[in-house]
Amino acid sequence: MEIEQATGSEKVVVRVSDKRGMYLVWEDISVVVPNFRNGHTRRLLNGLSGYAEPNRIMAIMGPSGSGKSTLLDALAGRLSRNVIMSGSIVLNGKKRRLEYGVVAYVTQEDIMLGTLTVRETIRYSANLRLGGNMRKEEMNERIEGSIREMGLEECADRVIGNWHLRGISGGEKKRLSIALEILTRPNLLFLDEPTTGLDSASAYFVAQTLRNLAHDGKTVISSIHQPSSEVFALFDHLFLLSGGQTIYFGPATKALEFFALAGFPCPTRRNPSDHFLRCINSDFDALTNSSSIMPSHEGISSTGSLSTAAIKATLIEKYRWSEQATTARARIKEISNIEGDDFESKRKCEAKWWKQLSTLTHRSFVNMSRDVGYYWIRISIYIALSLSVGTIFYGVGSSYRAIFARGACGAFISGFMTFMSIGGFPSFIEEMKVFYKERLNGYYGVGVYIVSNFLSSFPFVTVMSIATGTITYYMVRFRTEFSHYLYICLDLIGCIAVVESSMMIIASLVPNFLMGLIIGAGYIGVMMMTAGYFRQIPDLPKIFWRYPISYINYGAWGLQGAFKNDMIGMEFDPLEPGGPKLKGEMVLKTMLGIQVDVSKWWDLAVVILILLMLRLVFFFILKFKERVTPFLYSIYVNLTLQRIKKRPSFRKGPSFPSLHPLSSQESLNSPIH
Ligand SMILES: Nc1ncnc2c1ncn2[C@@H]1O[C@H](COP(=O)(O)OP(=O)(O)OP(=O)(O)O)[C@@H](O)[C@H]1O
Repeated sequence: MEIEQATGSEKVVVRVSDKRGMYLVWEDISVVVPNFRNGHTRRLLNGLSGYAEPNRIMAIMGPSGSGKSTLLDALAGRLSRNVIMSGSIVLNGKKRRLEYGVVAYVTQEDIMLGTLTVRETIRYSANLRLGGNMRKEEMNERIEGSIREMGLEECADRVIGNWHLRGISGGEKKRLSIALEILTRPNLLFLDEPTTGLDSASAYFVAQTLRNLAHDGKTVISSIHQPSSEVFALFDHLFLLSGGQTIYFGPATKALEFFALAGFPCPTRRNPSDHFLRCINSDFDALTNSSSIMPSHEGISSTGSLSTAAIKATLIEKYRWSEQATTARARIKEISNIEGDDFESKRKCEAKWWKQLSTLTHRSFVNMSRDVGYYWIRISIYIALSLSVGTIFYGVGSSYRAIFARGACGAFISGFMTFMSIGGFPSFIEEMKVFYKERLNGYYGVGVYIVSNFLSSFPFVTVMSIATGTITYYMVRFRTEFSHYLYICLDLIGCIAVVESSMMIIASLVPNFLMGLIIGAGYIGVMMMTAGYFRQIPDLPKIFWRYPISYINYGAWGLQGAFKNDMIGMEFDPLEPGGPKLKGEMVLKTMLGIQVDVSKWWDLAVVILILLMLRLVFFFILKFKERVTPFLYSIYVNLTLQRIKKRPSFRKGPSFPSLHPLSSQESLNSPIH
């Protein structure tokens, strides 16, 4: 280790060139929800400072709503877009902004594809994220090592499970989430309540594993709600929050001492985390009844009750001037000057684009083939409906009445069957969540995803279309030539693929399942209404519905092509017996409002064009979200900060006076997210 001391200046630079690890310092972090309408700006975090270092595991604790997740998100660069953060974050000696998805972060929600097994999930993730030059044996060792490390051997070949599939337990899911994050051996790991919902044994196992990771040179920061004494004892550092303010920050072992000095000694045999939360929540009865403690502070009323605000204020104030705060300040100053590894280099361990493409396509294909909702239920319904259509319109013939029957049958097949694609929506939402979580970085990331998504779904769309096309064609007996049968199948493939693409776009914009489903159903409904089934296209109101909706509507082109395929070259019986036969072309023009001067193959080509356009739109949406949104957001942050920092109500003191060269006023002026 090389230590540089620049005499004559305040700066002490400690180079840790022979040491891997992440030294994270945050100073005077405030997070607010701006509200310009009634002028009240809500403060979620208030001037928090602290540090995290390698070989240590830190717990962020506090009552529900105290800001644990917000602090974790602020440090990991994952704050939602409606909040503004100010303050300074220094990582390995460099003031920097962590971007969404850059650091290893285990979310509260376990986002995975439920149809895959534990081992498959880890393997696909390793193929996507580990360097292309890693040898196969090395990668296998890394995968099996992660399984062992997280104690997942027993469930390695069991499926994860989803809404229709009973899979691994909650604790195993959580351990799998952690295993996925530690695959790349990150030196900095964030976890949002990893033990929530687990039984005490599972919680202990998870916490113990995190401790082992930390003591292997990693920096681990985890929010945790109310750990048991055993779990609490595994943490090295504690950051205790209440209402977005620091109640305590320092060694976990010294927290009880601090509370005792502040007038709230913990009774023997009480779980320390319970005690802290009871104090903060002013669970006064519980506090006094079980411990016979009557804290001696201002804020105790004549009846002996102690207000929540008084206890919090006391603790905050006591901490501000405590020995732990002094030590923390000194350590923050020290760590701010430690220059360690360049964090950026940790991101460059990704597979090549072709490896990503083949892995994603394969994974998506396997997922869809096992997904009851996406494929099996849908194909069953397609077959059942095709058989129904086939029997209802069996041998439709060429009588005068058959003209209307053919129209209704064609409309049902291309309209309703494509509508059924909505059944794949849960699967699309799941896919998008995994995509956003994985964040395939690199120039090709989004493109690779779009192409793989298309390639993997194409075989299923084709099978479903061929099944529908074959049953209906042979039962209804529209025509006898093979080219007509081929057209029906291709038309269905095109229309179903378009609907799936539209659904993917909706899933990327509206990640909420129910909302997305309603919007998806509405979209298909409008497309059906303007496709010519219910009202002929020439009769549609010109503004909006005819131009442009009917022109960008896949359904209109799909149905038009299907009608041409069915009727051109046909002859139908006249209305009155003995009259001349009715030519199919004439029926199309006069009864269905369809022009016949353009070939049906052009109609199919337009459907394919719409499909390609939608895939392009999907690409731009994902790219926009990846690139432009953060940029626009940083402009918004700057402007908002300029406005709110003028308000006296916004500036409040940090949890302890900043000793970092960057003063709190400077840090407020320098948004980092
Ligand atoms: N993006 C946001 N916009 C508005 N308010 C928010 C936002 N994020 C968090 N909050 C609010 O900030 C407060 C702290 O939320 P946070 O999720 O950080 O609490 P927590 O301590 O993690 O709670 P829990 O233990 O229940 O998960 C809550 O009142 C929450 O409603």
